[in-house]
Amino acid sequence: MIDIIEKNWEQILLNLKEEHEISDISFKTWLLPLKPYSFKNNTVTIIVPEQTFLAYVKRRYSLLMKVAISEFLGVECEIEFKLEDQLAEANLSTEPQLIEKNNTSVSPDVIQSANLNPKYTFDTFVVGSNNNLAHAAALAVAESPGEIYNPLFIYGGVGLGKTHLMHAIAHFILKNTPTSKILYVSSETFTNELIDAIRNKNNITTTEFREKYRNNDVLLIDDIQFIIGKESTQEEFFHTFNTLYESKKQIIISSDKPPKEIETLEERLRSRFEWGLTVDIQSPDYETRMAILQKKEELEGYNIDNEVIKYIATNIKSNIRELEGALTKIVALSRLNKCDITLELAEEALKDIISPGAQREVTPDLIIQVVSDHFGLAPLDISSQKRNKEIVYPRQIVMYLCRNMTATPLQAIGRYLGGRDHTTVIHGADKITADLLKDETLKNTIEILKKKINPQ
Ligand SMILES: Nc1ncnc2c1ncn2[C@@H]1O[C@H](COP(=O)(O)OP(=O)(O)OP(=O)(O)O)[C@@H](O)[C@H]1O
Repeated sequence: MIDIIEKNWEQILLNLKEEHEISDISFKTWLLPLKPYSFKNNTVTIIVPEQTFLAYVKRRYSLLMKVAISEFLGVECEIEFKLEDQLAEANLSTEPQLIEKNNTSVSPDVIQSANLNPKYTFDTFVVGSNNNLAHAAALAVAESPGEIYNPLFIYGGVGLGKTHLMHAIAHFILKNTPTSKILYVSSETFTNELIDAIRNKNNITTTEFREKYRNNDVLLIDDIQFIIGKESTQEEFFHTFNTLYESKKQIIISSDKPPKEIETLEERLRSRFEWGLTVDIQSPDYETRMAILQKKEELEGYNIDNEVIKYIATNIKSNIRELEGALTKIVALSRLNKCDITLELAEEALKDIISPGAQREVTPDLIIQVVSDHFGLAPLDISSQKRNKEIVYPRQIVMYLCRNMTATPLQAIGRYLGGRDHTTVIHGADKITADLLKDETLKNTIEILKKKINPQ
């Protein structure tokens, strides 16, 4: 009987996918890696390749699989899932064709009010050996919010995809349940709004603050390390966490370190963070870097010689934000100079970033990249001639940070910022210095930006 199952495995999986409208991403992550191993006493043993998700696959797919196989064989059978290393290797290859289904789109208003970046979805996230566990955990949470891994704690170094993955979970949930109440915030926003509420600034009261954060089906808090050390914020977050957790609402947290390594985290919060699942994202290997660059190329509609892509992937290793920034810079330079993208152009464009053996240097480019990311702008907006408030303020922050964190001369800072005069740079930086004396939330933002730019 196992022969028949093996031979028709692809079809069984596809039937199951279609019948239950399982998305491509769930299909690829959970079902494709499964392999039938044996059939004894009416029980089909199926191999699951990954320990962390054995319980999840059992819980979510046992019944569906049992029905699919029983229907296919015409006999009622039981299912058991086992880990690969508990059994001999099953030599099966399954590469079913994927079928695109279930493409309901969520309204841009909903996406905006949840604070989500429309580009950060599972579809645009490249899965590699550095992030496959985090990706699978994120998908499990997206499929069963509040049920299985609560909280989900994602940690990893700067610019490795934590925010992207968090947004992907939120998009997935909204697509399946458009009425879900979802809120994504950075811990900086949480802190700043709490400060405002306590001071009753901007007409927010503490009751409204609590309402906003506790009345959600899914709350995502990014970069939790930044609320650490602020007692009142930890206290408030502790209560927010409890309220959500007790009503089985999903909490997703990201940080640069695992809970046990965050020194100033109160014990009661640390233990709560460890109630669910903690997963990490590492730096991408060469293949993943190549795949990310190729994905970006495809999404942006670029057509770049593979040698150039290889050059970037070989030389920029630790941070995906920098990897993407390098590609953007090369494209911008070729457009500006109206020339082709060649290896020579890439070498010229990246010479400041790629200095062999050098520490990660703080450059105006890096500052522009981090600040624009932080404010949800494109780096080109910062150096553009646009004068709207949403851009002018981050641009002045860039001026301030360039003056404080680099030795770049004022004229050169002006050039990085679209050919501005050095007096404009002085004015911008001075404005931020003056505001810092009276604006606590700005102080907080600058502190966070500095840590993002220079994590040591
Ligand atoms: N696996 C991936 N596939 C495609 N793009 C990725 C991937 N990982 C990261 N990126 C891209 O890299 C950039 C930085 O990612 P992101 O902001 O999610 O990092 P982060 O870990 O949250 O950083 P930070 O610690 O600064 O908050 C984003 O543009 C994101 O889309």
